[in-house]
Amino acid sequence: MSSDRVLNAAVLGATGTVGQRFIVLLSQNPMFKIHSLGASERSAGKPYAQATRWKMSEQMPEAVRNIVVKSCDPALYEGCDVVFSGLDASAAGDVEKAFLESEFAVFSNAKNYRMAEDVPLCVPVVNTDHYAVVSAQRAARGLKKGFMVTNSNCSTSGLVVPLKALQDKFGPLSRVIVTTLQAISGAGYPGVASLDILDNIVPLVPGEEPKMEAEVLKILGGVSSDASVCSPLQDLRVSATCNRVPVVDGHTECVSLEFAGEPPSIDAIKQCLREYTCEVQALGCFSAPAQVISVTDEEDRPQPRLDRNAGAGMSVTVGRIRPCPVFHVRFTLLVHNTILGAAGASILNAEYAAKKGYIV
Ligand SMILES: NC(=O)C1=CN([C@@H]2O[C@H](COP(=O)(O)OP(=O)(O)OC[C@H]3O[C@@H](n4cnc5c(N)ncnc54)[C@H](OP(=O)(O)O)[C@@H]3O)[C@@H](O)[C@H]2O)C=CC1
Ligand SMILES: N[C@@H](CC(=O)OP(=O)(O)O)C(=O)O
Repeated sequence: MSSDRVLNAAVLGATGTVGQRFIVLLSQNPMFKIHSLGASERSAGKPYAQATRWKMSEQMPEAVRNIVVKSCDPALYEGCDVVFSGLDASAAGDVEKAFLESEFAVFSNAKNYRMAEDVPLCVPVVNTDHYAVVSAQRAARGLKKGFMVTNSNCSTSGLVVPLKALQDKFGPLSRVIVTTLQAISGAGYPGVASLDILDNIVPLVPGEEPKMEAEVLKILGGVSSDASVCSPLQDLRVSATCNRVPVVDGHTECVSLEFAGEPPSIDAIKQCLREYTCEVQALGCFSAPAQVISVTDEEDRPQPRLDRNAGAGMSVTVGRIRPCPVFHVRFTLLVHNTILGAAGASILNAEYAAKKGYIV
């Protein structure tokens, strides 16, 4: 049964980069009321405004300034319907498990449980069908109403959107090579030292490449016939090279891909991307973008400064779509790393879960 009541939301990691984005987005969202904020012992006990180095260009919402930040003990979160986690991965493993075992609906941005086979790794404009494993997750873990859904890595979230559209329309893909140009906000706060990133490019985002290569296969795969686990694709090969660039927000990705079968024309690819729609749009979810993929024909786009806020940060912009002399097609995409790549996707995952009756 769908829930249209306003849901009390907790944000864990509320003081961080993703946590701040959650607060901006939740404060504009009629489905949620910010109920509780959690962070480390460094912040616990302080009013939010005092605990946080606010880095968003939007003003800190008045309603959160005086909320006293709590430590991340589930016993302190009574009355919360959903728990959004923007926790550092070093804390997320234990904390998210504790909230799940305390029967909360947990929407995580951290990497810790993304590859667990009974946990949906859900980019909500791509694979809401993976929610089918939630019943099995509850059964396997002895839960009545708690469950966990994770977001992908921020670079993965942009890549899988056009890949999903193309796979659905033209059949399986066989090989993908992606090179990322990732914004510094992806590294959290204070992130990369200014002396490392100004006037520079760092050809390493630690741990990123294997995560992207594995997550794409899980997201573009399906679920087992008994809906007990997610079943990653077996036949797609993905090679990722990840770089940090001096951009504040917005990850750019240069993609070359090969179809398993006969490749479609460039015009057919453009049309397919433009026409792509998904379930969260059909359900009328508040945060669903009107246009999932914004295809640009301008020859020098997408650019982070100009295009990262397409669809309020929930659309992926794809441009420079052209033949690839090695594979079949190549293009450049842009994703807002803290909106569709993090907090925005988590919130849309929760909107979907509420509409589909998972939040009880
Ligand atoms: N930034 C991005 O674009 C993306 C980030 N992610 C993931 O989201 C998560 C948050 O990232 P980001 O916001 O960038 O990171 P930040 O470093 O900016 O924020 C980390 C948050 O975790 C809290 N925290 C740290 N240690 C503990 C602890 N021991 N117990 C409780 N809370 C703790 C911090 O609280 P305090 O202030 O009190 O120290 C802070 O609120 C990470 O797992 C990251 O990998 C995923 C996709 C994209
Ligand atoms: N590593 C990403 C952001 C991130 O934290 O990803 P993950 O949650 O997969 O570690 C970036 O720096 O842009």
